[in-house]
Amino acid sequence: MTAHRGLFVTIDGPGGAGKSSTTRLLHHRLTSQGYAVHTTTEPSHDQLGEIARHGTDTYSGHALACLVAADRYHHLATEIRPQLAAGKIVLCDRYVASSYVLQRMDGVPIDFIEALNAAADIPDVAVILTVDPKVTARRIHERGAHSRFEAGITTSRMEAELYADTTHRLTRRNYPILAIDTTKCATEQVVDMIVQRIAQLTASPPDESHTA
Ligand SMILES: Nc1ncnc2c1ncn2[C@@H]1O[C@H](COP(=O)(O)OP(=O)(O)OP(=O)(O)O)[C@@H](O)[C@H]1O
Ligand SMILES: Cc1cn([C@H]2C[C@H](O)[C@@H](COP(=O)(O)O)O2)c(=O)[nH]c1=O
Repeated sequence: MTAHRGLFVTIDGPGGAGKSSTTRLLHHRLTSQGYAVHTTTEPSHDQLGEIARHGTDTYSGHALACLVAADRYHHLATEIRPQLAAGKIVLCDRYVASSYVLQRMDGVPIDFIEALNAAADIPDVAVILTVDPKVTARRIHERGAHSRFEAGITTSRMEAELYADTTHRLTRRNYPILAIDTTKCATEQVVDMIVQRIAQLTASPPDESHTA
């Protein structure tokens, strides 16, 4: 039961919103339903991506914006598009929305970020997890920060505001945004909502021979 067409699903949201937890459970759920799934992340696990992921204390501003964008285009060309062409559902933990938010937190003008990402493929579903910044700050405190972008309640508030703005900007660029508030919503319920959207998109079109 793996004859679904390829589908590109991205998962973004503030640090601690639950992107990785959601992506893991979504992969498990879709696989157990018979879908062929390829899960990936940005920055990618290729050389450029590893430099970006582990280099956020060395690279910042325009340099980091270019680094993550270069990794994104290479990732699309060498991993995401080939997996989609093979009919897989590609789940990507972080994508363009993360750049709209994190690179702006780093002082890069939005026009530069939009131009840099303008040729990136538009996903079939662009999930944006939203969450009360007090909750993300607490989750990050309990789990431990992954980077300088996760520095407490002030950065969590800034991130939440920028994600709200990013949702409008990407909607204007035809990104099919699925916004899900995870403040009081368990990962299982978040995954239910995404699976429902994927099921709608992978449902077979009506058989034209039955229509007049
Ligand atoms: N919906 C949820 N409800 C309650 N806790 C959650 C939820 N989603 C994630 N968590 C918890 O919050 C913490 C952060 O989750 P996770 O690492 O998935 O977030 P993330 O968005 O990927 O973070 P980062 O951007 O830092 O990588 C973890 O301890 C996780 O168990
Ligand atoms: C996609 C993307 C990533 N980054 C940076 C932000 C973080 O330092 C890492 C990702 O790590 P996490 O465990 O997923 O939080 O990469 C960035 O600056 N811009 C981007 O677009």
